[in-house]
Amino acid sequence: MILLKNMSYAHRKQTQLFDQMDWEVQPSQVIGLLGKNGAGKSTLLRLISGLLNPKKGEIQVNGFKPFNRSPFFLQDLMLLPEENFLPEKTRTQRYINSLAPFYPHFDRDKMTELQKAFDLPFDQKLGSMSYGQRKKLLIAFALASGCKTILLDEPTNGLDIPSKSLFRKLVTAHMQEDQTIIISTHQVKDVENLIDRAVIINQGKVIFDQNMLDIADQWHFGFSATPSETSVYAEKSMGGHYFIAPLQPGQQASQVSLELLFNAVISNQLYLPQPVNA
Ligand SMILES: Nc1ncnc2c1ncn2[C@@H]1O[C@H](COP(=O)(O)OP(=O)(O)OP(=O)(O)O)[C@@H](O)[C@H]1O
Repeated sequence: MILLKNMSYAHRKQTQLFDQMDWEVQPSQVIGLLGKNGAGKSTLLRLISGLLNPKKGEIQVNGFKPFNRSPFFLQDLMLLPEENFLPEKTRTQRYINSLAPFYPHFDRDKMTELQKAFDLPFDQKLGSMSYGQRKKLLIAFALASGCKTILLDEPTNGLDIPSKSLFRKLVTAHMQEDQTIIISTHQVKDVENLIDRAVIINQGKVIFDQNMLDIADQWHFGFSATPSETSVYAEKSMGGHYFIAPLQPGQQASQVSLELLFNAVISNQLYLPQPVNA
């Protein structure tokens, strides 16, 4: 479990980024972490990884204080940053062999399976692999690591269209029961059918944190020529309006549009009126 209590953080000489933030992440979920540019998604992942120390309040990850960087904590946490600097001359297998011993639950067979699934070269210098190939290698390593907490910062950036859908399939297929995966992303379509929970951070706080099934049980995401009378949020588009309205009793649940949800929450329009069957 990840727990943030009254957590405040500011980068040096910057204004407060997180202000007395509270957040609780239950295990065994895939979380989509959303927020505007500069909202602090990458910083939050670095705080949870123990690369940064909160100025006030506390962070606990599976009972550990991340900034203490205990080996027992580190062997169970994997952070895949948005940009990675890999040793250019090192070959794939050598790189895997040198990192794997730091992760006692690392599964070599799973790694090979994932390398094959992502169509990755097995014996190539990292420097001669494309950006997307390097990213897929690191995603494969994260999924094979067996770590309880996996933090992926913009994992689908730089992946081609087939690799994005493969990413979704492989996360679903290889995620273990005891794992928590947090995916920070702007590519909401890439994670719409993957995440269990949508979390939105804005102005230093978690302003939305809900299970995708609960969202689909409460709200209807639709498209119509004119905005629906009951809609709480609508966006004009070619030929009509995308809208969010309370799901009516007996109405079939719709596919959640994360983009619409995000825009509605950020513009403070999703809370009122409360849906009838909330
Ligand atoms: N090392 C740093 N030193 C000073 N300020 C920083 C540092 N890293 C990030 N910031 C600032 O902190 C804020 C949050 O940055 P962060 O990268 O965490 O946001 P983000 O939500 O991941 O953004 P994006 O969606 O654009 O990737 C920004 O205003 C950024 O300029």
